[in-house]
Amino acid sequence: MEVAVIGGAGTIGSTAAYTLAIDRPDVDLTLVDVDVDAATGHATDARHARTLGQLPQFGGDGTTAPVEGAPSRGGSLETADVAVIAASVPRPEGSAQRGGRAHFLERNRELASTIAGALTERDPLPVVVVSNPVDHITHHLWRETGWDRRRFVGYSLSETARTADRIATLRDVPRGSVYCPTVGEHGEHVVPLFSRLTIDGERVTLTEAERREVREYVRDVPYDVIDLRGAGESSRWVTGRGVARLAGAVLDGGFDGEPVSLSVPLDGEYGFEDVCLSVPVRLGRDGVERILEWDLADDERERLDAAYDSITSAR
Ligand SMILES: NC(=O)c1ccc[n+]([C@@H]2O[C@H](COP(=O)([O-])OP(=O)(O)OC[C@H]3O[C@@H](n4cnc5c(N)ncnc54)[C@H](O)[C@@H]3O)[C@@H](O)[C@H]2O)c1
Ligand SMILES: O=C(O)C[C@H](O)C(=O)O
Repeated sequence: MEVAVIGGAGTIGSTAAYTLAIDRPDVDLTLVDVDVDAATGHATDARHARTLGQLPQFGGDGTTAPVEGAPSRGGSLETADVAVIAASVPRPEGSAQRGGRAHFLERNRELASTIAGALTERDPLPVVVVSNPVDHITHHLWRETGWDRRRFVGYSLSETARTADRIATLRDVPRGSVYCPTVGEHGEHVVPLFSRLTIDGERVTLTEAERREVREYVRDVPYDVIDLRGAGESSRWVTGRGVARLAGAVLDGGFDGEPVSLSVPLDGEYGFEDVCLSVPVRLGRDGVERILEWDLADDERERLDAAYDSITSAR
C-alpha cells in the first residue's frame, strides 16, 4: 500500500507524511514536490523516525516500509493507492487573516490544473485534497481529471476537532466526549451541526450564545494559530494528523462504517449540483462509498444554503 503526498516538502505535506510514517509503518510513502531536495530531506528524516519506533529495543516489530522523496512528475504517482494533494503556491498576501483561504484561489487553481495533468497519466485513484480553498480545488481537480466524483474528498476534519474543542471548554467536559459533526464551507460558512451534538453519548442543547461562540471560534482560530506561529505555518498538527487518518482510512476501506464530514462533489444531494462542500460521507477503498443526506434543523439548512451561495459566487 502506498500513499503519495504531493507537496510533500511543505508544512502540511511533510507533517501528514511524518504522521503516516509513525502511525502506519506498513504503508509506503512518496513525498512528491517540485523541491525534490526538500522532499528527500523530509522523507529521509521521517524514515529514520519510523525506523526508530520499529526497532526491537523500543517494542517495534521491524515493519519499515519505504519513505522516499520524488520529483513532481506523473511517474512519481504511478504506484500510489491514494494521492494526497497538499501542494500550494506560497501563502499570498491577505491569506493569513480571516477569510484568507480565498486568496489562494486563482493561483492554486492553476497549480491544480498541472497536478490534474500528472494524475491523468495513470488510472484513477482516491484523491485527498488539502490545498486551499479546499472546496474549490477539490471541485477543480474533479472536473479537470474527468474521473468519477467519488474519487475526490476535500479535507475538512479540522473543523470537527475545533468544534469539539470549543464545546468541551464551554461545558467543562473531556474533549473526546464531544460528538458534533460540521458541514458546509471550509471557511466563513462552516456549519457545526448542533442538532446532532452529544456529550458522552447524551443529546445536549447549547444556548444560542454558546452556539455563536463555537461558530466564531471555529471560523477564527486557524488565523489565530497562523498569527501566533508566524505566517509561514498554518495548523500543521491537526491537519497533519487529520490527513494521515483520512488517507489511512481510505486504504483500510473507511472508518469502520462511521460517517465523517468531507468536502465532496455533489450531484443533487442536499439539493446542490456541480459544487463541493462538506457533508457526511462513508468512505471505502475507492474513495466515497456513500453520501448521507441527514435531516437538518431549519437554521442549519439555512446556513448550508449560505455555504453553497458563498462557494458558487466565488468561482
Ligand atoms: N484543508 C485544510 O484544512 C488545510 C489546512 C492547512 C493548510 N491547508 C492548505 O494546504 C496548502 C499547503 O499548506 P502548507 O502550509 O503546507 O504550504 P507550503 O507552502 O508549506 O507547502 C506547499 C508545498 O507545495 C509544493 N509545490 C508547489 N507546486 C507544486 C507542484 N506543482 N507539485 C508538487 N509540489 C508543489 C511547494 O514546493 C511546497 O513544498 C495551502 O493551500 C494551505 O492553505 C489546508
Ligand atoms: O491554511 C489556512 O489558511 C488555514 C487552514 O485552512 C486551516 O483550516 O487550518
